[in-house]
Amino acid sequence: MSKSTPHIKSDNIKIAETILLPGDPLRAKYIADNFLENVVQFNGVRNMLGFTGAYKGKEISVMGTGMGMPSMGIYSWELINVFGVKNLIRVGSCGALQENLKLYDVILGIGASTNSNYASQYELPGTYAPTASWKLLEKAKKIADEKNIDVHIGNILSSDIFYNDNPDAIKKWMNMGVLGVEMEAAALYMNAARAGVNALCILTVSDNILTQEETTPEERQTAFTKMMEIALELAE
Ligand SMILES: O=P(O)(O)O[C@H]1O[C@H](CO)[C@@H](O)[C@H]1O
Ligand SMILES: O=c1cc[nH]c(=O)[nH]1
Repeated sequence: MSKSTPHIKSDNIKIAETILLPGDPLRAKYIADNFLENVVQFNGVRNMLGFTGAYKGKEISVMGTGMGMPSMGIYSWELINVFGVKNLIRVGSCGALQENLKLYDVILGIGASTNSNYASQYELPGTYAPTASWKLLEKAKKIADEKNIDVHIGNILSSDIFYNDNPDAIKKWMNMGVLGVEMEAAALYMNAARAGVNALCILTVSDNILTQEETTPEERQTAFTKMMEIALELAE
């Protein structure tokens, strides 16, 4: 029987156990068009494009998640709990929060701090620390080393706010050594942890909040190849 949810209608097309998740659905299409073989589109609901294909002979899927934790929360929950996805790798852009980070540098998010209330649903008697799966993180670092790609590994910030009214808020996260700001990883890490599956967030620096350098929307869609090459090699 064909599985479907309010947001993913796969029409019997298989979603692989390993999936790459860019925020931008056009980045998902770019990855499918340029890196995968035997590609079939499994989702088009709300134009949140999703594809399954093969990378170096291994089955892998790629799908957009939209922006922000509510959107990531929906798609990753459905992929895990309805479609049985086991390895979820976000491939996103971020704003760098440390001066040593340059445009196009790659970050592996070992933990995702957040200003979101997403964890409140679990009614934990304390503060939860959303983290990447060691299995994926360790493998990603090995792949990066083999490809001679430098990666920064550390804490990232998943923020609910892109345009913050308080200019000092981000400085407090910088003071804690947080490497970059994006908007989805914490929800992904929590959904994966709750279901006992694996997640990792790989980011490419698209702008630096301190130096004001930035990339163009076209570059954000296509020019993040180092991150994509690491993520694609995670297919099992
Ligand atoms: O490039 P993506 O994956 O969309 O990620 C970042 O870009 C968007 C903001 O411009 C947010 O989704 C943020 O997390
Ligand atoms: O969430 C994001 C993504 C890219 N750059 C930012 O400053 N914030």
